[in-house]
Amino acid sequence: MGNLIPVVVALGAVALAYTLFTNPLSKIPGPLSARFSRIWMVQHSRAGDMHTTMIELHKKYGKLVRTAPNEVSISDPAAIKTIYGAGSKFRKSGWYSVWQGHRTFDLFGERDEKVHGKQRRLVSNIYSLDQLKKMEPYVDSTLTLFLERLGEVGKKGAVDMGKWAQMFAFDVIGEVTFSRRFGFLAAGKDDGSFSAINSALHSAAWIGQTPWLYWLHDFFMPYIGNYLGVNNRNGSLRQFAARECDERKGRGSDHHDMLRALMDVKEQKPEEFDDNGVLSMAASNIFAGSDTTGISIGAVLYNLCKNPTCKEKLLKEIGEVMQNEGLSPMENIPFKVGHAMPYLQACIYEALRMHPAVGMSLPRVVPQEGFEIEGVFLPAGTIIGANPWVIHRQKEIFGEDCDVFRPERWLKGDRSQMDRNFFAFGSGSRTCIGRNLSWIEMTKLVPSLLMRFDIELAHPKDKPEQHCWWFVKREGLDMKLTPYIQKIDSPVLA
Ligand code: HEM
Repeated sequence: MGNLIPVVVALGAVALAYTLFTNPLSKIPGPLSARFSRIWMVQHSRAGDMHTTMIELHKKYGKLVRTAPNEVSISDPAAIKTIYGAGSKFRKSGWYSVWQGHRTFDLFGERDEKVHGKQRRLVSNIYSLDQLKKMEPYVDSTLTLFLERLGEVGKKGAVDMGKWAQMFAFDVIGEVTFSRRFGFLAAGKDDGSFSAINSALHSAAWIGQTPWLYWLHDFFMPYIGNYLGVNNRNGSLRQFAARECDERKGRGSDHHDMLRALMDVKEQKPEEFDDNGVLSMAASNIFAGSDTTGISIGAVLYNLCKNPTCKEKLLKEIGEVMQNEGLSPMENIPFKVGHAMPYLQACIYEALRMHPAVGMSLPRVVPQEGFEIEGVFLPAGTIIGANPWVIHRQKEIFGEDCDVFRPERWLKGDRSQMDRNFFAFGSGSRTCIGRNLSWIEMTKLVPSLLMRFDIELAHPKDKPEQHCWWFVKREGLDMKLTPYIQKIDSPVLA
């Protein structure tokens, strides 16, 4: 035993010397502990502060930050095209395997670009703007219920807008996908799914940093149970999706919802798209499309409340549009009308720039030939990624005042650079497939809500708490709602 100690010490010294001096990543600055193990990543992913921590680290160290022995975070917008652009050879890292699990059809988690490309082509038309515009009546019916319910609960006191926006987004997804809401708005609460999803997100965020742990846990799960909680995403909402798919198989449908469109693809291409594919897409609508949209709606409303001048400007635009279009405050704004409102659109872009729903790096693997960036050669297999929160705070792209909410930046001058680097929905071949749906929802909800109610933060001096477990959620977004009908000085009714 005594003879082993010097051997272990010597091996340790060699490993340390390699990590500190010879490893090609040793030139890249970053937190000291991140050079030796992935514990730094695990700690911050668990703590839920990755979005703000990475902004600070890039301010301190520059365009490259080493976040683990073989992982680098980048803030260089020029590299985004190479890493994420169409035809990129940088595939998704093992982090995503934790989300994919054993599913063979999983657009978000699939790491083989060829398989992904084939699968995405099967369904992409369903998510095109032209197809999704046909879903507007489904969004409208849920929006009408949302506004009615806010009128009722708003009378009793402050409304947790983060939670109500989340319930709206879930019910819309239920309606457009299955022609059936989850019933959260009607009940004024969820069925326990939100905390199950939160716990799945929390565990996946950090376990994804050590995927081997997930697969070990997966192997032992029949004996130890779902100890890490990652698979909680297979809870009541996935069962809801599975039940709806099963029922639909039996009876078909005259509803032109997304499930019907997915089943049409299955009928046309049964070899490539089977029942698993249908369920996977229907369930991913729920998991990828609800929290994200709820968070983004919350971000628009929060920033408008925090910046009353912007809110007034938007109200003026809404008032003019209502007059020109002959709309009553009791109607919902049609998407076509909202889409043509420049200030509204600028407010949505700016809120998603300030608060992108995803707050962690979108990790990719350096391909066989390696990758040179900022004079450093990254060997094949290095994990590299950009965090939307970091990219959106780049002064050379978004301006010196990029820490401030200023929708006007999207309206004046050439915005092509900002558009190219708008990273809230990712980029390239793996960009968000549901972006159009969430844009329809936001474009309709924000002005329709502001036409009916004056909104204010209930506790303007408090900073709402945020935690980043992949998604960055704001807690306690309490707002006071005053129906305009009670206000004689309403800017929209003036
Ligand atoms: C404001 C709302 C939304 C935001 C901010 C958002 C954000 C994102 C981001 C950042 C990605 C890229 C992830 C990566 O590269 O790792 C992504 C992918 C994805 N999103 Fe969204 N999303 C939103 C709404 C939706 C909706 C409404 C749906 C479905 C109805 C959806 C379904 C998906 C799917 C399936 C993927 C994987 C796409 C692929 O790899 O081919 N998302 N989303």
